[in-house]
Amino acid sequence: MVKLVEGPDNQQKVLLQSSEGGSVEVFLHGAHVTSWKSNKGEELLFMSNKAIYAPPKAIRGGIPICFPQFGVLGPLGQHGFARNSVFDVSQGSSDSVTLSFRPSTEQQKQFPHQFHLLITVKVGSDSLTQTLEVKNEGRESMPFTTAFHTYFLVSDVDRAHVDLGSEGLTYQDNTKGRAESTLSGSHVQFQQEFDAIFVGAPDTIKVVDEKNGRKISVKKQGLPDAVLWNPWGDKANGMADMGHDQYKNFLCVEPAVAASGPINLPSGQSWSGTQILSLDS
Ligand SMILES: O=P(O)(O)OC[C@H]1O[C@@H](O)[C@H](O)[C@@H](O)[C@@H]1O
Repeated sequence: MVKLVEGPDNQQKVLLQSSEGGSVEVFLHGAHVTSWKSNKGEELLFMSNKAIYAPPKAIRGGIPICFPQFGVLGPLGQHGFARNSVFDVSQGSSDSVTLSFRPSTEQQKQFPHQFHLLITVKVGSDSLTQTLEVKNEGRESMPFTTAFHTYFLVSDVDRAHVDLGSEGLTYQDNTKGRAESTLSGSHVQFQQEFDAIFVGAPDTIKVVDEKNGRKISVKKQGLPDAVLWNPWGDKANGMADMGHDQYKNFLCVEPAVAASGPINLPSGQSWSGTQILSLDS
C-alpha cells in the first residue's frame, strides 16, 4: 500500500494522502518530511531551493530528525547521524508510514549502542502526526537527546511570530553560550539571529503568519523542550544549501529533549515522543 517514488538526487520518497485532501512527502533519507500540504493544497513547510537530497548531509528544510543527539549536546556531529542515514519502510498505508533504522557498525563506533529507531508519519485532515520511538537493543543504558527540527513556511518572517502561550518564559540562548534569558511577553518575533532552547516549554505552541492570516498549532507529547531558531541573513546566506535571503520564509519550532536531557534509556526498554501539527481553521 505504500506509494514510493523517486525524488531529487535519485532519492526515494513516500507519498501520503489523506481522504480530506491533505498530503505529505517523506524521504527514506533521514525519515525526513519535505512537504505537508493542507486539505486545500497549500504548502505549510519550508524547503530550501538549494537542498541536497542525497546522504551524507541532511536535507535543508522540512522536518529533519535530530537523533541520537540534539545540536552539540554530546560527542557526535551536530544533531546526530539519523538525519544523514537512509531508513527502510517498516509498514504503511495510504495515509501513514513507519520508517525503521538501526545504526551501522561504523556509526556504533561513534555511538556504542544498539538501538531500533522507528519514525511514524500520519497525514490527517489539516494535520500531521509524527512519532519517534526508540528501543534500546543493547546491554547498557543508552543516553540520547532528540528533536523534530520543523521548518515552518512563512510569507515574511518580519510579519510572523511564535506564540508560546505563557509569559516570561526563560530560555538558554545558543547565540550567547547558552546564557539564560527571559522572554518579555509570550511571543517570539524574529528580528535577528535567534537560537534558543526553552526548557520545559508549554505543550502547545502556535506559529502565526500574520501576513496571510495562517495559524499552525504545534502540540508535543513526551518532549519537554522546544527550540526556536532562525539564522537570519548573514548566517543563512553563508550556508551552501540555503537560497539567497530564503531565511525570510521560515522559522523553526523544534519539540525536543534538549537541555532537559539526556534521557538514559535502560537496556531492553522503549521510549517515544510525538509532535502533532495542525492548521487552525
Ligand atoms: O545547520 P544544522 O546542522 O541543520 O543546524 C541548524 C540549527 O539547528 C538548531 O536546532 C540549532 O539550535 C542551531 O544552533 C543550528 O544552527
